[in-house]
Amino acid sequence: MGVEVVVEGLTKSFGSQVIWQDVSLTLPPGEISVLLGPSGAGKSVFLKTLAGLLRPDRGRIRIDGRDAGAERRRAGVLFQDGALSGSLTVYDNIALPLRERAATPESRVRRIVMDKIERVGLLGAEGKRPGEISAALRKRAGLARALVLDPEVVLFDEPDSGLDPVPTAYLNQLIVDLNAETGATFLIVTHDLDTARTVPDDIGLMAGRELVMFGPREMLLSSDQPVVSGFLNARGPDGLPPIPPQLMPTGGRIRRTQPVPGAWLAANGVVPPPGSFLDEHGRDWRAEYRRLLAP
Ligand SMILES: Nc1ncnc2c1ncn2[C@@H]1O[C@H](COP(=O)(O)OP(=O)(O)OP(=O)(O)O)[C@@H](O)[C@H]1O
Repeated sequence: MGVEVVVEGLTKSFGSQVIWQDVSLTLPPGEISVLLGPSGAGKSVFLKTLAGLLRPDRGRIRIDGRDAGAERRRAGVLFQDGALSGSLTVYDNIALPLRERAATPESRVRRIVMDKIERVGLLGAEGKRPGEISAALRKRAGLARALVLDPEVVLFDEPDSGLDPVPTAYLNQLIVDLNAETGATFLIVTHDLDTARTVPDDIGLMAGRELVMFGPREMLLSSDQPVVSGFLNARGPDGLPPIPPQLMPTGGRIRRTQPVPGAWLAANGVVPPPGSFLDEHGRDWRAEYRRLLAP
């Protein structure tokens, strides 16, 4: 199950350059949060600080009520470039965190790794090296590795970077499904507004060295706070058309009962891969979509 991540008064600088200061937020357990912001705002630095890879100047991070230092192993990270070793196969890359743990028998490693490989849609690619598969599959391999120790917190650094809109939409659907399955707490750093509109429960915006806002998705997306609306409106349509207004969430915790990404794929004429038609209640989102569009 997911755990609560509480950040209090976090400040980070490199030398005399303050990246952000006095950042406080709570990632609700088991939910998906997105951190938006312009390039260079410090989103990746924030994620790496949460992951324990960078040390903050001030402030504290608590995971499930305990100091993050001791809880670091409970977080899995999908790095922007996947951070895969080019000389290892996909299988061995994913197995790495398990093998680093003392005394995991190979039969158990195999069972866990093949389960994750299947779960992220990589069956058949396990013997290949990262250079032999597409960027989208490398992301999936990085995701499988982030999940291999069954973390309670999963941090995604720009999962959409370097991907076209269609693979991004598939990956977003997978992220939503995995969140529902694992119940882990997810934080996604991105500047992709389509991801922000469709995937999370909560959104934060980082800009001008601070966290401008953090809260329920609809609150941020409809905010008239000048920095927020300025950021949202500065982005024109890039790639696929915007999500039709009737598919936009109407409030509350939408994601698990309202399969928006699937409907969005259908709206754009994309046939999702097998197995992704049903939401967690077993409803076929395509029927839902047709109903929504019915005259
Ligand atoms: N290890 C580091 N040492 C010094 N400066 C760094 C380091 N890592 C990041 N920075 C600086 O911190 C600032 C924020 O970088 P960061 O990568 O977090 O931005 P971002 O919001 O994730 O941007 P993007 O969306 O383009 O990835 C940048 O000015 C970057 O140069």
